[in-house]
Amino acid sequence: MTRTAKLTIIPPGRPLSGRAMPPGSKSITNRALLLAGLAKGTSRLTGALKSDDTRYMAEALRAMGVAIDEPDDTSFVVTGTGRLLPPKTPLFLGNAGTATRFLTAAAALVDGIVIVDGDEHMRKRPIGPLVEAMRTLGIDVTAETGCPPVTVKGTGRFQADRIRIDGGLSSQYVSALLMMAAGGDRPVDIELVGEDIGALGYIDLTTAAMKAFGAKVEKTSPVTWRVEPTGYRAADFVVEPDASAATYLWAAEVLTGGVIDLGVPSDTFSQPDARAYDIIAKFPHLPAEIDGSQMQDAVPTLAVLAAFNETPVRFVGIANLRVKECDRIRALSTGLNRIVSGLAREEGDDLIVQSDPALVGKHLPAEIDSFADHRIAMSFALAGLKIDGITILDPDCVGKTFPAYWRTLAALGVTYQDKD
Ligand SMILES: O=C(O)C1=C[C@@H](OP(=O)(O)O)[C@@H](O)[C@H](O)C1
Ligand SMILES: C=C(OP(=O)(O)O)C(=O)O
Repeated sequence: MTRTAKLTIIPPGRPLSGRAMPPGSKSITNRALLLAGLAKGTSRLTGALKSDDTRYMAEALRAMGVAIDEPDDTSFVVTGTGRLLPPKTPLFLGNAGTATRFLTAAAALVDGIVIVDGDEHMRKRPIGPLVEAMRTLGIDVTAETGCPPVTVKGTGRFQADRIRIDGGLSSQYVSALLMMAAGGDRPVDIELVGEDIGALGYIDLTTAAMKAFGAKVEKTSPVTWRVEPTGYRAADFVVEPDASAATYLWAAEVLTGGVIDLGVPSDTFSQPDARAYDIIAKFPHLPAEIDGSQMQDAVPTLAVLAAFNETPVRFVGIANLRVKECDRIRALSTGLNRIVSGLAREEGDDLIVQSDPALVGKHLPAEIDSFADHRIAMSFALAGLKIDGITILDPDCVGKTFPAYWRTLAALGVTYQDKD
């Protein structure tokens, strides 16, 4: 399929109202797929996300002997044997951080060699701390550049019972080790070290999913978890809607003064990004400082919204946005300054959005580079709801987590001009 080169958003000029459902959660779908794949028996996942990131996870599991049927657009029926097999070729995981980190650790449970690889963006995303932590358990794992590709020579056995991991760059390392540990041969303690970990809420998502698939994991201190070697049990599992995807719809609602029914109350999400709801609800009086550390994927949404706020907003606690799908701090400052020079600036790893409510209704032609990053494309589309002339480059990159994004906005009344 050919990719659309550009999409120009026509400001709707009226409130966006109606029903618009976010898709299933990427984070939860990829956890559930892996855990179901590690379990013996058949698991049914419903409400799941079908997108690039979950397709990479499902394909990788299939390559390791897991049977996965897809009876409809939101379900996976996963049948595992309780053991992943060595794949015949390297696992290619695109730019899916969850799939890459989770499968790197899970590869230690395979009896044989697994090579975990991704696209040119993933090959720049650090995985060294995870590799080092796995080595302390005696696992034979190498990543020459500190980024994928990673080679794991697994046995399913560990030679130690304690891992110390710095989750400062990515909480996914910790989640990956937790999920791996239940498939090992002894109880393992996993302890966080170093600076503050981003988005502790993702660890809670991990332990909740592990428990749903029969694992025994207990928090033994504020920074330590003990995981018993129970393996996983097949389960029927309902995936909740994606909170990060919901942030675009919440922001579209406040920006245009509409009423969008997401079909799910904001306080029922278990994902960290749902915290953004209360902040978005304050628009156009967003706080002067927003700490993005516990809702990182919502920062692009909040930063574009901040451009229309009544007063400037400083985003702090967002250093690891520099190692996401792209350097998101740079992508946000670049895109905002493309709209109006001086609209944003970087100070170290903080992002300051200058804010200008007078942007509304202006004609400011700007081509926004998505940097192949779904969240940059989706958040700058919000600017296009209020400013005439916003063009998103590589709009198809939304397929990573929200393939129906443009259609979802269209169903609310947004129109586009394709400019191939
Ligand atoms: O565990 C998860 O599902 C995720 C954790 C976060 O990444 P990091 O832990 O790399 O910050 C988040 O940005 C990502 O989209 C999903
Ligand atoms: C950071 C993200 O994804 P991942 O790390 O899973 O690639 C994201 O979806 O915003």
